[in-house]
Amino acid sequence: MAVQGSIYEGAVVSTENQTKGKGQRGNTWLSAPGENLTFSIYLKPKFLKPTQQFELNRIVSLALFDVIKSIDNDMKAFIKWPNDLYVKNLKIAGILIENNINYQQISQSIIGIGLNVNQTEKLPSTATSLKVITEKTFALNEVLSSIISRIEHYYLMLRSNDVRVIHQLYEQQLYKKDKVSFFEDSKGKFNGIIRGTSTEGNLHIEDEAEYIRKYQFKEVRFL
Ligand SMILES: O=C(O)CCCC[C@@H]1SC[C@@H]2NC(=O)N[C@@H]21
Repeated sequence: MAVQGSIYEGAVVSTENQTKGKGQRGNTWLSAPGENLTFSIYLKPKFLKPTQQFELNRIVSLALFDVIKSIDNDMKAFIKWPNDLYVKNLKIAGILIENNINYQQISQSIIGIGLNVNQTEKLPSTATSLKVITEKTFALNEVLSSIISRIEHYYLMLRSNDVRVIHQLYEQQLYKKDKVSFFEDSKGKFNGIIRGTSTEGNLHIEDEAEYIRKYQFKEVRFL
């Protein structure tokens, strides 16, 4: 999606009541009115090539991870490749990034984020919220500004080409890394161990034959 007209880099659009939320893989994103964060950030990361698109997923995941951990350092939070934040085995946040590519540069990026904050009822069985975990209620605007300031922090690192550090931090927080898990790809179900991600953001899973399978977004899913 291309943004027309004048909009400044770093602009944030947030709503307390999102009625037609879009999720990954064509899903909808449902959020209880007034209880959660649903917002988008507009960036112009022209310093990134199309092959570097996943750097944006990395920095936004890290920013959300940091904010969740800053609320309670004992929380078992993880970054689930490619676009989710989990606490234990439940999803707490999702990221949807839409980029516009021009002349081999990412000219515009809209980073959509949904974070479950104060919702305690009618959450899907696979989801959780900050309030469910901590039994505390949060001021949405405070959580929002913490996230934005962490995204800014990592975005500036990315702009200074500090990608090695970003990759290391990302790999450290990867959900189920080095643990046997169950997956499904186009050929069927299999056991494997996540070993990490490539620079382009492909997921590397070691299968039972000790072969490293490499997947792009949507080519594999956790079972
Ligand atoms: O996990 C997912 O499926 C991604 C969810 C992304 C939801 C956010 S909420 C703000 C922005 N606007 C949308 O319609 N979707 C994203």
